[in-house]
Amino acid sequence: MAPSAITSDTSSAGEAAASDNRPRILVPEKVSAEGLALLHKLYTVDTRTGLTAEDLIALIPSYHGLIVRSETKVTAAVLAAGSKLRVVARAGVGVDNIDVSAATGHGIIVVNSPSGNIAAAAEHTIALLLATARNVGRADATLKAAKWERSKLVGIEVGRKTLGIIGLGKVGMKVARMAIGLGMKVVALDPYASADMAKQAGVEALVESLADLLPVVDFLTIHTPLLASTLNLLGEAELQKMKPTARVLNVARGGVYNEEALLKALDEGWIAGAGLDVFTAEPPALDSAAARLAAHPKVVATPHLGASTVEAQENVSMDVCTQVLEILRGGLPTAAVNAPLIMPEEYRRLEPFVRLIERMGGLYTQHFAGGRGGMVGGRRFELVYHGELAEISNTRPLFAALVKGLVSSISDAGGRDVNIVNATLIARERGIAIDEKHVRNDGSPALHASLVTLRSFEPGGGGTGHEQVIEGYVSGKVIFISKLDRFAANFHPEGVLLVLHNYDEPGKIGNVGMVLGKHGINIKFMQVAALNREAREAAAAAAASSGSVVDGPVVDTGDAAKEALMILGVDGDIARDSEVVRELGEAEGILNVSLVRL
Ligand SMILES: NC(=O)C1=CN([C@@H]2O[C@H](COP(=O)(O)OP(=O)(O)OC[C@H]3O[C@@H](n4cnc5c(N)ncnc54)[C@H](O)[C@@H]3O)[C@@H](O)[C@H]2O)C=CC1
Ligand SMILES: O=C(O)C(=O)COP(=O)(O)O
Repeated sequence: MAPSAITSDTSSAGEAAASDNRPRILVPEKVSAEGLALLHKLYTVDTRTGLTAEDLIALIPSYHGLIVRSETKVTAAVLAAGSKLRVVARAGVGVDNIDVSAATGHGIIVVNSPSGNIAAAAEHTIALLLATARNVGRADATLKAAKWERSKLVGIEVGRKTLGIIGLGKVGMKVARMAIGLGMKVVALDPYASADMAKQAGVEALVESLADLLPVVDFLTIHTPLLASTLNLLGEAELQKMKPTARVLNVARGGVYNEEALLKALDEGWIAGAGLDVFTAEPPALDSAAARLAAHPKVVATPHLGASTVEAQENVSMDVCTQVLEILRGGLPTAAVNAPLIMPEEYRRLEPFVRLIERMGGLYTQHFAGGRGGMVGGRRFELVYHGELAEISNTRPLFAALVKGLVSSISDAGGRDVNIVNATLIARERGIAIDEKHVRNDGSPALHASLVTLRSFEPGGGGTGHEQVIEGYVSGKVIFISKLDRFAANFHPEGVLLVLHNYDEPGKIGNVGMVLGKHGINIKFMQVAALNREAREAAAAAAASSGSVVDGPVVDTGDAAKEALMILGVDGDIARDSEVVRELGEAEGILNVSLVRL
């Protein structure tokens, strides 16, 4: 179907901006304005509700981000059609409506809000618990139909009753605390839950099987995700084990209770009632088991309202929009479903190294490979983490930063930004191989608490060919390059840099200053990086034996030990093929010039 059938509530600002070339974000469901406001400044945000599956596939190719709740099915076909898509954000917890593995395959980050709506979901569970205990739904419906049926609507109290919780995660634990507050006894089943945490929350027992749980509970509530292992977890056999007075609740996902079995259990009196917020199809298809459950007199039903509070919607919207903002401008997500979780503390620690390594990659491509992608693709790199950094096990952001730095200055980068999910894919596509090494303590005196070394080898050289090295460190939050090839440096890798390989002789600085001055280029900083100790010794040894050749772009030094790098930070931009770069390259004693934009 053509997208003309779309009912759109796009804001006029969004429509106006649709023609611009800023990244675009599609929001096919009602997502709270608080978070979306963060995105309007940088991106075009189109809120378009009422899309069919076909509409979504037709629209998605022009979007970089997609923000959904539980109604939109983000299928493999949608993800395949999303050629520009970099992030799918779930403004909520459950991601069972998103094909996460297909997203990973396409290098698309999936993020969610792991806890923005859990209080709302837990409170709604308690609302259904009390509503099923006191027949609130039927009482309201009959009274609205002008019937006064007090004697038919006698309920039960929840105090001193036993609540069984399957899935003692974030929502389950909150429900446990609230139920204990209502005077209930709580027993739980969750093979992955911590017995200590359960005990601290006041849970009386963490049982090991459904058989231990089902016969003893007066109320049962489920708070697991919908997984292959939780689909139809409660079928006929299980429901038959329950007390005939028991009531069951579902604020997790339709399908955890088998709906046909639940209907039978209610009809045949195996259990007394149910409080249901979620169904296998939403809204339930006419005459389906889900629809019959919703209409059942022993059921209190709500249309997936667990997260529908003003507060929860603000929370989840802020959570996911903050992440979309970060991801689309190259930052890291805080709750990526298909990438390792980065704790805030770990994030703070890694952030300067992410910047450093990205710049090291950029420096490599532009200094050693002259900005030519062909010289980066097919290369083997070694990224070595020394000292404290070697203790970090989740190095995915650092790996991604290197890939990003290496490819970002290459013009045919494919229009896709590199992120922690697609980095491996992009590296593989370009034939870039990266080995990560952790060197905790190599015995040498450490100048810096953490140091990163990037080494590259000629393709197919098996590490024996010419080796190019960049080394960097972080001091405070400031990043520095301490080694560039055979030269000991100490500069801040930022902005436009001219790296001149020259003979370290008097007059060089003046000549370079004159050329730049002639072209009106202002020098922000200048640094001369001399050969490091090993290189000086190697050069001296080489000179002593043959008096001539040294590795690299230098052909014949005559006096290799006098080589140096002059690193200049300049104001404004300079083209790689500009007159000034040509003149610098031709200046006396200059062996090579590279222009680096970081
Ligand atoms: N109705 C609504 O509007 C809302 C529904 N939810 C749903 O609630 C569910 C739980 O959310 P959270 O507590 O945030 O997730 P969570 O990940 O914190 O907790 C899930 C728990 O289930 C446990 N679990 C997994 N498989 C199990 C099994 N076979 N048996 C027993 N326990 C098992 C896990 O160990 C974990 O402790 C999700 O399905 C989510 O989508 C969440 C928010 C709102
Ligand atoms: O967060 C969840 O898992 C929910 O089920 C909430 O769904 P919703 O965002 O209200 O469609």
